[in-house]
Amino acid sequence: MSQLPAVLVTGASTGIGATYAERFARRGHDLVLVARDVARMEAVANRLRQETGVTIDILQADLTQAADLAKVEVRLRDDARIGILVNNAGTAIGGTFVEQSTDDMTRLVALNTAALVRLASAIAPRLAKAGEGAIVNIGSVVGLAPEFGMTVYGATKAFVLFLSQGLGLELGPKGVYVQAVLPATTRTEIWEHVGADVNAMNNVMEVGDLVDAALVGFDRREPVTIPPLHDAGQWEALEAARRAMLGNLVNALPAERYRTLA
Ligand SMILES: NC(=O)C1=CN([C@@H]2O[C@H](COP(=O)(O)OP(=O)(O)OC[C@H]3O[C@@H](n4cnc5c(N)ncnc54)[C@H](OP(=O)(O)O)[C@@H]3O)[C@@H](O)[C@H]2O)C=CC1
Ligand SMILES: N[C@@H](C=O)C(=O)O
Repeated sequence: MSQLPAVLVTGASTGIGATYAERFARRGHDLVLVARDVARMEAVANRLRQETGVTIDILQADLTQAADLAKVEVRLRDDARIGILVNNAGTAIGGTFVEQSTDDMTRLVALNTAALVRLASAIAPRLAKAGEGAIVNIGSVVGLAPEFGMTVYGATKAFVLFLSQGLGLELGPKGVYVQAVLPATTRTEIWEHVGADVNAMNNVMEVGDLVDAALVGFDRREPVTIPPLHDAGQWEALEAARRAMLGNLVNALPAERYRTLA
């Protein structure tokens, strides 16, 4: 068993989650892999056990199902070896708002937002009590860009950013690091799920490059890591503008422009 904290990665059967699992295993962390497809997780785990010698457990769960989520929550609450949660599992759906079915949207919101909240809520009290640990939430640049045309998906990712920043403010002083990672287009199977051909797209990041960059941000304890954004000053300017507004957001009287003419 490793002396390093174990890492629970959701969505670890493929894509960004499987790559996080691999990178943390290579750093010597034991792992708990969570997803629906056990055979794929077994394949990831067998390879990593052989190559790195770390201990890897597999937890099958559909994170849109309350009973399955509860299993993962119990593990996060009770297993004191787990010190890092990577809230990565997520999906996207194709089509415009009026084309998407209400049920598909509901499942999307459940997986991309509610599951993250429940899992963070399961582990945060234990980490805060221990005064250490980390929660990594995978958002998306789409959460900053309604113009990209994925309205509900983007809204879930805006939620992930807000959740991460809020948790960072609450848990940071207690010794718990919270990171939001905002990838842009990355070569994974998610694009098949939205009916798009990633090979026909421009500016696609390879998944290994994405996770390696995210881990540079993790090691630096960055609250928000945006691997594809080359000019960090643009993010800093956006944050500075938002913070500058904070002191002006709460007032007893409506702004002059909303006062009715007598
Ligand atoms: N690839 C990209 O371009 C970008 C991705 N992202 C985000 O990165 C994260 C990972 O995506 P990516 O690796 O690309 O996607 P993939 O589709 O390649 O992988 C998604 C992972 O989530 C798991 N998963 C899906 N649905 C469920 C479910 N209901 N319950 C449990 N696990 C589930 C899948 O496993 P299984 O099917 O076995 O359950 C799989 O392991 C997502 O949050 C996504 O929004 C953000 C920006 C860009
Ligand atoms: N995963 C992508 C959308 O499907 C993205 O966030 O860019």
